Amino acid sequence: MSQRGRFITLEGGEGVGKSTQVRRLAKALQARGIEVVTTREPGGTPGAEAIRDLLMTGAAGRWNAATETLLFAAARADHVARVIEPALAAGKWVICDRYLDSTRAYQGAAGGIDDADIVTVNRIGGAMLPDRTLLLDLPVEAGLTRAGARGASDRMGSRDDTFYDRVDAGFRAFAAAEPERFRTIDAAGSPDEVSTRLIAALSDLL
Ligand SMILES: Nc1ncnc2c1ncn2[C@@H]1O[C@H](COP(=O)(O)OP(=O)(O)OP(=O)(O)O)[C@@H](O)[C@H]1O
Ligand SMILES: Cc1cn([C@H]2C[C@H](O)[C@@H](COP(=O)(O)O)O2)c(=O)[nH]c1=O
Repeated sequence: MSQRGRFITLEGGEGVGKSTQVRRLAKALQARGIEVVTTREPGGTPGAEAIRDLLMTGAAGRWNAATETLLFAAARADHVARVIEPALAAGKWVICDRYLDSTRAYQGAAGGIDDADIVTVNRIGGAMLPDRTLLLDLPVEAGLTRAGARGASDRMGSRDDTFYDRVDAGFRAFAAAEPERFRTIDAAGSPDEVSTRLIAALSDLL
């Protein structure tokens, strides 16, 4: 039987470079002979992508924070059962663009939903904790500028700046509370420089 794979998540606010670095990290790990599955949240399965469409489109007030929490958790339950857990069991590494900590930061720290309740509803959905969470750290304004330059924003990317400040504070607090799981990575500088920092933050797992 193959050894269980590693579950790596990339987290952080809007536009900090997560999707860019998921792709680069996958290439770097594959070059080391590791089988890698890249995926994202919300999404990663047909059902979870359908839930993503519900979450990302429409008016800001379409869902409240509680409804969002349940929708993200439902999408995650499908994603974990159909993609993440089978890949890990097959010995592959899974690199996921956002995961549970995004719900804790966006719907919890910024949206007001109790952190323990978020953890409970996700546990019901089978969500396990990652082996390593790489938190990309960039000033909120710089991330929003990068995201803005990339193109039109969606429903989740259209909150006011104070919301994203609370998201940022939430992520920082989670990283401080769980130093074994989290590594905070400076996301400023070139994509190459950030990639080098990310690989270094996985060295103990390689
Ligand atoms: N190190 C970097 N320096 C400058 N620009 C970058 C860097 N990394 C990514 N970008 C650019 O910033 C924009 C946002 O990057 P990306 O989509 O990877 O971020 P993200 O964290 O996944 O964003 P979101 O959370 O909004 O989906 C893209 O246009 C990307 O090309
Ligand atoms: C998983 C997750 C995501 N969100 C938010 C964060 C972003 O604004 C969008 C996802 O967009 P991306 O371009 O794919 O990063 O959704 C959230 O609020 N809660 C979550 O659990």
